[in-house]
Amino acid sequence: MTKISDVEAILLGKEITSAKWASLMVLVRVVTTDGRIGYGETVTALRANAVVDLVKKINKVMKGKDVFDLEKNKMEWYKQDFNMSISLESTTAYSAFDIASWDIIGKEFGVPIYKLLGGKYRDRIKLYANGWYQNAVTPEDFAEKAKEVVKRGYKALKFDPFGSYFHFIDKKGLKEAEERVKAVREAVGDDVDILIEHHGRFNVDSAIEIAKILEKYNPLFVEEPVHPEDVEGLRKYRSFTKLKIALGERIITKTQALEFMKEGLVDYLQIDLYRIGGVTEAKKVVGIAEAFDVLMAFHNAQGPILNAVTLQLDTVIPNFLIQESFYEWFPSWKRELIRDSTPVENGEALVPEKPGIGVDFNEKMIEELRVKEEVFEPGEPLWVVKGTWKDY
Ligand SMILES: O=C(O)C(=O)C[C@H](O)[C@H](O)CO
Ligand SMILES: [Mg+2]
Repeated sequence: MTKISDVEAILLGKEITSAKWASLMVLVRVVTTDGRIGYGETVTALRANAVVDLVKKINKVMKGKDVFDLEKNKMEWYKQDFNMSISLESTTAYSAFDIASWDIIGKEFGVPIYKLLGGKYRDRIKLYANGWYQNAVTPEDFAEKAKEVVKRGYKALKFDPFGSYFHFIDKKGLKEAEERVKAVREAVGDDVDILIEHHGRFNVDSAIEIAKILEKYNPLFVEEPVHPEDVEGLRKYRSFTKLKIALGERIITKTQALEFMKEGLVDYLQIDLYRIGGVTEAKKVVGIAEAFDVLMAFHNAQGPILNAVTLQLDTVIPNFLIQESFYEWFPSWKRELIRDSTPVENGEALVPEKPGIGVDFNEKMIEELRVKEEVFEPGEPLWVVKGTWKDY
């Protein structure tokens, strides 16, 4: 029996100037009494220390349990934690534990977990690039960086053109945003998809004003156009525009996902395995989405373990649209951690084939990168135009 002996959150970090937002990584290592090891990963900036604290509690609850008992273990955490269904920190900590459990289970059978989840539906996984527009300010900056992305072979790229506008956007902000979108559209041409990230920052009136300018640029989707909890606003937005709506990175339960789909408020669902409850819960949400003809576009903005396990699910599911990827814009140490075994080729990824989540983890790097606590401030969020956000 693969009995759990230890669940540990390990903060890895390296001070980086270029992509401070990615300077941290929270690894979760699960070890069984007979020495099997599995890796999960969880949030980086904004909540890392709180999540690390919850992983310590998961360790107490899961000691002695069987790593194969995925449903029973999740229900036990749901019972013990009492707040799992309303706590991002709790679901995030648990998601990493579930992913590490699947890593051990796959290794136990000597197969990558996609073979346990339904096999290959597709060989190549279409990606869209994110993280590429760091430090871009002017429309020319955005256009130049967008051209570099296309030169790498990507056929889709996402960006947030709204600077530091929050809740409201005025005529000046709309003009600046449109100039960036226009510059990118002209730089990449009509055969490359542009995806417009709003980061859930706007009230619905502002979101509708933005939709009016975006329609002519034919984005593949608009992401989180209104505040995540603003369902009334989303209904109003939905009735106003034909733009395809993508959301879900902040959804933490399948019930929340169902509510959006029941009302037809989402076209592309972006749940993240590190928030929804790991592989086990994500696969259930994929099934619900399939019943509503909703396509999946998993959020994937953290590190190499999450990237690898998300690719496992991408290769399996029938209702797949596209996969977010920061992989080529991670700090290089994050790629080295998995010996760069999920390379991007021409804007596509292949599912990693090693047993478990599919990658060969470079354990020697753990001690070199281990940090005591979240020491690096996330700094200015990646998604704002440089210098327009107060870095507290
Ligand atoms: O990748 C996305 O869609 C994001 O919205 C990235 C977020 O900014 C990031 O996950 C915040 O930590
Ligand atoms: Mg987003």
